Amino acid sequence: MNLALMCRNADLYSHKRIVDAATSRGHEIDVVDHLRCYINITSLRPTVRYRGEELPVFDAVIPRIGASVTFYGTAVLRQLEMMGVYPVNESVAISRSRDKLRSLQLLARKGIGLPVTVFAHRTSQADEILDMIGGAPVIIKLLEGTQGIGVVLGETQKAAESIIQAFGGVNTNILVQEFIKEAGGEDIRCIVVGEKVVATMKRKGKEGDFRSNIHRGGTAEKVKITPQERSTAVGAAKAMGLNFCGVDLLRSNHGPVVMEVNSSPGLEGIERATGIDVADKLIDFIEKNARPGKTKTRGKG
Ligand SMILES: Nc1ncnc2c1ncn2[C@@H]1O[C@H](COP(=O)(O)OP(=O)(O)OP(=O)(O)O)[C@@H](O)[C@H]1O
Ligand SMILES: [Mg+2]
Ligand SMILES: [Mg+2]
Repeated sequence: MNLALMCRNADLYSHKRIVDAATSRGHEIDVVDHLRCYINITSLRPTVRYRGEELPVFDAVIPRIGASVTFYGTAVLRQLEMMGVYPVNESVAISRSRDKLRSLQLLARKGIGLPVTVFAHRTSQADEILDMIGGAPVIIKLLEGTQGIGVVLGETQKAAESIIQAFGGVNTNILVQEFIKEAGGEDIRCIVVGEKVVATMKRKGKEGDFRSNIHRGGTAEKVKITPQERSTAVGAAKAMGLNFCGVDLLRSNHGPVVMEVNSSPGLEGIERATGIDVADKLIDFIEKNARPGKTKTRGKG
């Protein structure tokens, strides 16, 4: 097949692995930097120009769009979809997964286990927000946080109220969430390909940190998950419309709860922790599923 890997940096571990996996299965794969693409809006003849040439109609595209360039990256991907290219993850699904509020609403609608969560624009009534959660301790998150920055634990009612008010003072959108204490600073990353969980790891925070992020000094090891955790991860991927993603779960007293779904999961941590060739499983999925124009929306919305 003739494949495209849409990414900004071809030297990242994940991207090198995807290129290697495709090549060793006998495919051609071009790396396309979406920020260097020009989108040609012409009636009935969508094209993308890249490095002075028109991009061909690839058999499939693997989008790896960073959170900071979602807007332009998904526009380029949408254009490829309009040309009939099969996307592993389609543009609308990536956009929806980037919006935490929209994601949680979609997951809730499908009955996926979630931490009790309240979104607030106005934060003057901090006590009311805390009442809705069931009181402190709570987790307070900035809507646009990443890598564990912007995730704060409000241990007591007083502390939680001041944190909520402080964020209100600088006019940022926040969500307030039930603190899953019993998770013990650990979360489970499930890599979903198609309708299967292909690899799972447990991430543990640095001693004394409730956040399990590797970027915050956490560690990872492989882990076995329960059938309920497996169906939660697959259900979350399906609700988001993502064929390839990382679903992060917490083990709560009321069963597995989904924290977030990542449409460009990193491969380094998971492949090192589990020894599983995730990139190969991704290419295998593409071989079995890529068809011209096979998307839910064909770039229509
Ligand atoms: N409700 C919660 N209860 C217990 N621990 C939580 C809760 N929410 C988050 N955490 C811990 O904090 C960590 C960071 O939170 P989260 O994943 O929501 O934000 P982020 O890591 O900044 O976002 P991203 O993963 O997109 O970079 C999680 O991995 C988890 O270990
Ligand atoms: Mg996040
Ligand atoms: Mg996270």
